[in-house]
Amino acid sequence: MSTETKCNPDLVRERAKCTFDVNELINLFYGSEKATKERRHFEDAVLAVKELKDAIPEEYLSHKERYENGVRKATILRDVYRDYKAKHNRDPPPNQITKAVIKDISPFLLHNGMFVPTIAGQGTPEQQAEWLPKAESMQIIGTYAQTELGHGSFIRGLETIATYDPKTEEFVLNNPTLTSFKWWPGGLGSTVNHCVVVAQLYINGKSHGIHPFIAQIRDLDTHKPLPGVKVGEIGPKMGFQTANNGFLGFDNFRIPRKNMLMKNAQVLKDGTFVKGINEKLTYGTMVMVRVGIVGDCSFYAALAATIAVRYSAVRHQSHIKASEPEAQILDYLTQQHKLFIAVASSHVYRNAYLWMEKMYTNVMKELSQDKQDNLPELHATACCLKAVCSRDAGSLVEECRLACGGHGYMASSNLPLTYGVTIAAVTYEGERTVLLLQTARYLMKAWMAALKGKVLSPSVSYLLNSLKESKKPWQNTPEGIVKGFQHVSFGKVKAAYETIQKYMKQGKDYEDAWNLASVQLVKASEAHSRAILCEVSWEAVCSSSASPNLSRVLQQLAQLYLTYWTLETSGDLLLYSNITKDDLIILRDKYEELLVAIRPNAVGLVDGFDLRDEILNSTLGSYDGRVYERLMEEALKSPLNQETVNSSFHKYLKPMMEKAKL
Ligand SMILES: CC/C=C\C/C=C\C/C=C\C/C=C\C/C=C\C/C=C/C(=O)SCCNC(=O)CCNC(=O)[C@H](O)C(C)(C)COP(=O)(O)OP(=O)(O)OC[C@H]1O[C@@H](n2cnc3c(N)ncnc32)[C@H](O)[C@@H]1OP(=O)(O)O
Ligand SMILES: Cc1cc2nc3c(=O)[nH]c(=O)nc-3n(C[C@H](O)[C@H](O)[C@H](O)COP(=O)(O)OP(=O)(O)OC[C@H]3O[C@@H](n4cnc5c(N)ncnc54)[C@H](O)[C@@H]3O)c2cc1C
Repeated sequence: MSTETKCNPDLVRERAKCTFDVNELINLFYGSEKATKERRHFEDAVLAVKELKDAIPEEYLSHKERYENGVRKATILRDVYRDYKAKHNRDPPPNQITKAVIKDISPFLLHNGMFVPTIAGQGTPEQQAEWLPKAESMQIIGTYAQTELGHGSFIRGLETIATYDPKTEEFVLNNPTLTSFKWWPGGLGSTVNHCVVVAQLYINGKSHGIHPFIAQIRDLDTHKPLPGVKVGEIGPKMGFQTANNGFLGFDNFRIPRKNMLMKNAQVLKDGTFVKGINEKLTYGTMVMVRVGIVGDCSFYAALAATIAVRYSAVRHQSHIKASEPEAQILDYLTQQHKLFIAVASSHVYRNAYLWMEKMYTNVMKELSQDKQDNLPELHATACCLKAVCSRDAGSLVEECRLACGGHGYMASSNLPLTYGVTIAAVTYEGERTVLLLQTARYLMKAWMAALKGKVLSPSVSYLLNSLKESKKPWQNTPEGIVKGFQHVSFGKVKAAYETIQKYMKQGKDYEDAWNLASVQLVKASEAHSRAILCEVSWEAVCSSSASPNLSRVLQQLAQLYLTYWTLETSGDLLLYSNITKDDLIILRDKYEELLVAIRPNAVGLVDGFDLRDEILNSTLGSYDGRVYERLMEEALKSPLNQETVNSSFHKYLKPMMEKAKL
């Protein structure tokens, strides 16, 4: 980090006000002092590589140049990872330094994030032994090719076909229609030579559902598409410009039998199909990534909050009191209302991610012992938390951007790109509504079990408690609010269930009744997610090992989250809990008190995310607060400022002006 001496004086004053030890917060957020040291050490190593620095901002490059620069940097970054591993005999610590290097999304994201994990998770030990060493060492580069032009959400409807030919012991891959073309996979456009292709398996004319296959699609030497492969890039998007998303179609393309990932289902040489213990295990990589996305949401909320809070401490505009100098915009309560929820939410998502990661690890361990009982809970929880955290994080990033006024609209603030990247997570890895409806299926089953007095899984056991406690008075405490959100979820689950029953009594079948109740079902899932986020995050701060000074501030943040959402969803609470109008007025006042209490620590709290200037990549958010200098320095990098008079003056403007004189 930069030294205090060069800092903007407002930021120096802000840091002096901080009531807790920022380093303690950093160590707590990232796990330990050792984890912080190792992460920073690795980040230093990456940033020391001169070739990773960009000569001009990415925005001035063409689509093609941006991609090529992305690949160039991704390969150098990969070397740094390899060298670290060789030297330390372990992978680098979790870090976000890719953001400092690639800025947008790495063309290798899908290789590391889904191709390798799918081989590890869906391959037999022999298949892992064949492909993992090559993939991990980047001798082959791959992606996860599932979505098609015609189908993304409903994957049982995928149209890519893998027909088994027992004579040659091969699968024949085909994309018979335009809508069957793979569309979206990252890296597919021009980067990868392999992919996991998810396709409908046919044996002797019989369909056996979707399965993952490994296909080599480009020649390893020439990188030309192999015969029978049509592949390309899908073009510019809202973000993800360097992710190199692509399309792919096969025409009678043959792969050996051993290329079907067979940890779950298998196809024997003679074409016998052997079912796996649970066909949904084929969807395993998606579950893992959904868990990871909750962690990503914490990062993006932290990044946007750091930029907007630091900028708001530096920016002065208007007066609170006419007799006083222009105020720091951070002193306006409305600004605090916009920003502090992003700071608080980042902590909430982080705690939810750690909680989900534990659940994921436990279920994976159980699955390795053929125990599947907790898989439905994992799937349902990963679906709804991914859906709710990504949508909220997108909104928070946008709010932070708007809170920076005009300068937030500048690409150099890094807030527009951050929004484009964050909001993509609402769609990828399962569209929000579709995932919330998956959770709703689980909630309906849980509700039916609750009605029968059965024991429920931990994440939904509150449904039983709420059934018993519905008469208890509201309590204006964090624990009381958590219970309140559980009551809302309980009320919405019950109402959605009763709506389905109502339609069925009117003669509708279950599917139509489900569709007619689906707005309520989605809202029930959202309420369930909010109840989990509130409970998990409050428990995490209460059980944290933080010092009293830090603990006080972390509790304020967690309470801010609880109170913010109580006020945002007061209608639901009035409908489904015993909260009163007077309680809401008390909580409104409490919320405003929390904003005021957090205000002196705002800069310390975002410093506690420990995001380097290179990761923030923002004229508005750097540690030293040289906002105006940086805005001007970045503007001067515009190619239009490299010449005093642009040729368009002579070509178009002057002739127009002269014509106008005639
Ligand atoms: C610990 C982790 C740590 C770190 C993680 C590391 C990295 C992550 C971080 C970074 C991310 C890397 C890359 C991301 C960036 C961009 C890449 C984007 C990639 C993609 O988008 S890939 C494509 C993703 N596509 C989807 O998500 C498709 C969504 N659709 C579906 O998943 C299914 O179609 C759907 C909606 C679940 C329905 O499936 P289906 O029709 O087959 O089922 P039903 O609705 O009939 O339900 C039947 C039954 O099955 C249960 N079930 C469904 N899915 C699962 C599952 N995954 N696991 C377990 N069970 C499942 C369902 O609940 C039903 O049960 P029931 O009958 O009710 O008992
Ligand atoms: C940036 C980005 C990167 C991606 N990377 C990859 C990748 O690497 N590999 C890959 O395979 N895919 C990738 N995808 C694809 C992504 O997984 C899909 O776009 C996503 O799963 C949504 O599917 P869809 O596009 O078919 O949306 P649709 O399902 O067509 O959604 C459109 C609308 O229909 C609604 N809808 C659909 N079904 C239902 C239903 N059953 N009930 C109620 N409403 C419904 C949705 O709620 C939504 O409002 C990526 C997408 C993006 C945006």
